[in-house]
Amino acid sequence: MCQSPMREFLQGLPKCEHHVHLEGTLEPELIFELAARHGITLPEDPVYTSVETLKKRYEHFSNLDDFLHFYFEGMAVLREEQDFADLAWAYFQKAHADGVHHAEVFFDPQVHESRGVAYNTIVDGFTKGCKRAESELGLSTKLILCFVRHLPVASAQELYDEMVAHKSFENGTVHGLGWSSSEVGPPKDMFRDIYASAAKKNIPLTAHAGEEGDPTYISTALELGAQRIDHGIRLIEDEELMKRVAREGILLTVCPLSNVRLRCVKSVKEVPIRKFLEAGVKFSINSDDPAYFGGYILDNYYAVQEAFNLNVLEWKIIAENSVQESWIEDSRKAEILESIEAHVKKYMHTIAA
Ligand SMILES: Nc1ncnc2[nH]cnc12
Ligand SMILES: [Zn+2]
Repeated sequence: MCQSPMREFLQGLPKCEHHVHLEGTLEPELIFELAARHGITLPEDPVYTSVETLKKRYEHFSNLDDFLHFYFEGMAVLREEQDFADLAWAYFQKAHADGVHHAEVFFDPQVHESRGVAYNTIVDGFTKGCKRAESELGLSTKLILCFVRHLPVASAQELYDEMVAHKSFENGTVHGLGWSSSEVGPPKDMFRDIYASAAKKNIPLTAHAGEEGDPTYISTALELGAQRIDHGIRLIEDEELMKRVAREGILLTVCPLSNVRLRCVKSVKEVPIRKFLEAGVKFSINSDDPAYFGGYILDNYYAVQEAFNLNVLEWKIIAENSVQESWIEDSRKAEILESIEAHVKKYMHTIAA
């Protein structure tokens, strides 16, 4: 296919990804491969007949919980440290090809632990993938441990205590904390005590909010100490809160293709990209669960371009904000900002600004 100059620009634009679940990068091919390797019988459901039937099913999620059912079922094939390392490495290679320079990636230990996988197996495996990405691809990475809302708070507390006991924050293996899974239903503030404790230790905090849930999910997450909001698209329903988010420079990690596949919006045109730009709300564009939603980060960038026809300077703002709000050292930020500047300069004259 002939690349338009804008697509070429977007492909090479230095990116930061802040919202991708490593388990959400588990491609159907790898589900079948790992199941065979470990002698795991996949669920009885006929969608597990073949890679093709599974992929077909992924095209028709009815909502977040319908997707989560398959997401949690699929990740059950991850058992050994090398599975986690291979999964992360496969994602980082794709991200690198898409122009990602820095990636902050989520993982869901509670769900693996509930199947008997040890904390160290998960963290050491993912860390191995991260280290390989840093040394072989020059991609900087951070792991964000996610608590899941569909399991009891006691299980999250146990995991948090385990993380503290392992000194995972102090030794740099876990950089931040997030929460995810079912939104509407569980108490909005279920991780209040954990977040209060983590905030005292200066652990960076984020939270999935305002994906399916109304803006009070966002305000509650902020009240509990979240410094960033994952998704947050329903922020536009609360003018005052939106002003506050803009004023305080709180980053939204927006995932357009995910929002369409999970029917939070009818099409990418409904994702409030233009409204956020106009209101001065900072956001990054991300893939969420690319193996399930039909596209990695660059596909999300392309989809936004197709829907909003942004110009080079608007993309520069998006790219710069995503660097500025990354949880990395200033020196690394400066490096990526410099490459954005050079890239924009190169394309400025070929694509009308
Ligand atoms: N889009 C999403 N929302 C909430 N939890 C998730 N876990 C993985 N993907 C998710
Ligand atoms: Zn997510």
